[in-house]
Amino acid sequence: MKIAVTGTTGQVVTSLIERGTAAGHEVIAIGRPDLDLADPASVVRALSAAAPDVIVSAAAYTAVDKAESESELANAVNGAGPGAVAQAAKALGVPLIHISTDYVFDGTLDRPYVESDPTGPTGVYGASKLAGEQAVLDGHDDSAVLRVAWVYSPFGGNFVKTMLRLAADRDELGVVGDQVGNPTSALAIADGIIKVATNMVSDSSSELRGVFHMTAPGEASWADFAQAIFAASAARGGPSASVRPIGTADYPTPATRPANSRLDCGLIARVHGVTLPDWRTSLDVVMDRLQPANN
Ligand SMILES: NC(=O)C1=CN([C@@H]2O[C@H](COP(=O)(O)OP(=O)(O)OC[C@H]3O[C@@H](n4cnc5c(N)ncnc54)[C@H](O)[C@@H]3O)[C@@H](O)[C@H]2O)C=CC1
Repeated sequence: MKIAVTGTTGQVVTSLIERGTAAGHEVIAIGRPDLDLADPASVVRALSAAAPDVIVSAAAYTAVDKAESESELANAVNGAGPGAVAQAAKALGVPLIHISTDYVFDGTLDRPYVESDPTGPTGVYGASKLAGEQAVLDGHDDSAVLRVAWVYSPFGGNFVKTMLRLAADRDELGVVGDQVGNPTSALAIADGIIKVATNMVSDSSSELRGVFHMTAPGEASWADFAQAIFAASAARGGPSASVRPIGTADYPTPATRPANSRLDCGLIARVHGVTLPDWRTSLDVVMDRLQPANN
């Protein structure tokens, strides 16, 4: 398969290049300046020139807090941008896989969210991503929106790397304990994307299209996640700190985050045969990459 992916440096993009290439696919990563999601014409032009079998829309404005003061840019990149990607996929007549987020929900439900639950983003980033989902679904029937969450990887900036950096010179860290979600490795996300892409390229049935939740099984609070990171790090001779769970109210941020970010992934398991590895298993894989010298 020839896979075109938006972005060149993100966690999911880099993981898709690695996992896709290893699986024998050609992965063409296209980002700024050739493809700028804030410039729809550049999106259509760059994707058309790549002539792929499938398009993966993984690039996004991901600065959740900064989005509160840059709503125009966030909406252009995350809302209108994916609409241009859908336009390109439609013109090429190829399937589109668009990556979205748990932050489309308000987090007040007391169980994991299913795809049909009402959305209700609590911040600019979530609202912009929801607009992007809609633009994709309205723009191109041959699309799958995959909602992922709490993404970490050996690449780019993420929670795992932040915790390891802070533990290098702190013995104790206060970490939010009252938000729960599904920590998910971008490498596992890449494998899931490749399976969904393979299914969509070979089978045009409508049940393979639409919105799907795709996160790792098992749930954690940020404090639980931090504890697991430090246990894994200590086992590899790396830095660790003791974790003091704190409340969201004790860690104010510009953007409000959902208290319950858990996503039910039953649909993608049934329809696409995709079940990601448990989050603790994937965390070990990433920790082996981040701390290879200590293995
Ligand atoms: N990081 C996370 O915890 C979560 C991420 N997601 C979604 O997963 C997807 C992938 O996220 P990550 O890989 O973690 O993001 P990332 O922040 O690591 O990478 C984002 C990529 O988008 C590119 N980009 C930003 N603005 C652009 C523009 N105007 N034109 C072209 N490219 C642009 C960046 O250069 C970078 O390559 C995104 O759609 C994001 O919204 C969903 C839930 C959680």
